[in-house]
Amino acid sequence: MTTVSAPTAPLEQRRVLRTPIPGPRSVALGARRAAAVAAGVSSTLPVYVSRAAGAVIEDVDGNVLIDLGSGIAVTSVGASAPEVAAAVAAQAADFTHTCFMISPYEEYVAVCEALARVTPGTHDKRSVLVNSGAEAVENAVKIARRATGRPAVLVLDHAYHGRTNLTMAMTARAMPYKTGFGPFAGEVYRVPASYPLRDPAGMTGEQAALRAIDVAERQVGADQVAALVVEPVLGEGGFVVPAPGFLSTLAQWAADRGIVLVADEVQTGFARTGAMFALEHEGVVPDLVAMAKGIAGGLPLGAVTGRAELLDAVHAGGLGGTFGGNPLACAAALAALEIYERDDLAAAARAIEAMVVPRLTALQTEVPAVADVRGRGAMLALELVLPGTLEPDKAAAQRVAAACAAQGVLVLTCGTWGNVLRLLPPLVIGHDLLDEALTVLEDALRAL
Ligand SMILES: Cc1ncc(COP(=O)(O)O)c(CNCCCC(=O)O)c1O
Repeated sequence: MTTVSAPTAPLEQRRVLRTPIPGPRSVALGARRAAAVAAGVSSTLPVYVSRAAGAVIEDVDGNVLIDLGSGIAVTSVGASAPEVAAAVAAQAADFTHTCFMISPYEEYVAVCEALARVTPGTHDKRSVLVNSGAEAVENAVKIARRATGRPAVLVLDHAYHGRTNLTMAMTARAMPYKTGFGPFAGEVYRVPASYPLRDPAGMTGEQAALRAIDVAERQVGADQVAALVVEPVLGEGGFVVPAPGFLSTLAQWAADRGIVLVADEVQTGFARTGAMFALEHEGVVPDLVAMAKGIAGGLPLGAVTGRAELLDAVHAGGLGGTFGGNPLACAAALAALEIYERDDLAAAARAIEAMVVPRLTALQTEVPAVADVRGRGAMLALELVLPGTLEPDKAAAQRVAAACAAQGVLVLTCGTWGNVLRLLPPLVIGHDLLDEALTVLEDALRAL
């Protein structure tokens, strides 16, 4: 007998708490997980999802949580955006996979055309599509090395670039990302970042850049460097906005030395920071842009877009992979890109910043543990320290995130020391819902 399930009511954009968090069904799933899923895969919330839409997540116990994480800056257009879901369903009905390297398809080409249009710069561009952010960063480095014939890669302190061998080498934080997984790829060199809260008082962005350049020139030699890879806002490293002039000074030095400037916009890209790409805030045009996360409304897609002469320096067959630019992900990306532009989600990100930053800055005067409120657009953060010091307080960040989760608000942490609370709401979040979530966060911070 076929059972026709009753149509489920649309998921309303409101917080609902029916059980303690996690509820009994999530707890039971946790027990199953322990017997089947590798212990190395961690989850922030011990809550199992049944549905998600817009800025809320419904768990298997019927609780509806406000999502200030967007699956780590992915569902910027909203979870299960209707246009994305419809595009994926239609594409799946046509074909789910052929491998672009075997039998190509228009959707891949259309995504590359769109990326050429929306990424910074008016120069002739080419793209390659892959499956993740780490794969995009790996390919950006491959392209830069092939185009320049040089081996060295410069990365910033506090950087995060992925979990593959090369991107682990590029990532700064040892635990949990690197410990025990070496040896790592060679020819990766780290230079100081601009971290205004922790840099010497009064250090300008230009001075911070000259500090980094000095290390690069002394320890590597500019003529050995293929690429300088920068996150315009440090992501996993703590949502650190560099001092004005830091990135533009580095970019000018790279251009003068024939070094490929790679913007890792995996977390900052696609309207997240209030511009389509975060380097736009710095007035800098990168040579290559590595992208993923928000590109396809939740479908796995990564991309490298940049100067045609760089990408086309790679010999035929030098770029690719079985699933790169999967048609479902491409259909999702075309739908998501239309939403970004149709609904001006960069402006939505700026409106979120305008609403959130004054509230959290005001709170800073009440809560001495909040050392810094920072970020751009809807990529915002609070750094927590032991009051009266700059000593990172990871435990405080964990307490606040746990208190928010218990109240049905999902807040993520990050930072080299794990002491940074980060806000990454979907850019489509309603301001009433965001206001409700902020109130929960403020109460948790006041209780520190
Ligand atoms: C700037 C920047 N570059 C690259 C990446 C890597 O992107 P992938 O799609 O996770 O490979 C990221 C992914 N950041 C979240 C990682 C979460 C975790 O794995 O614990 C990023 O932020």
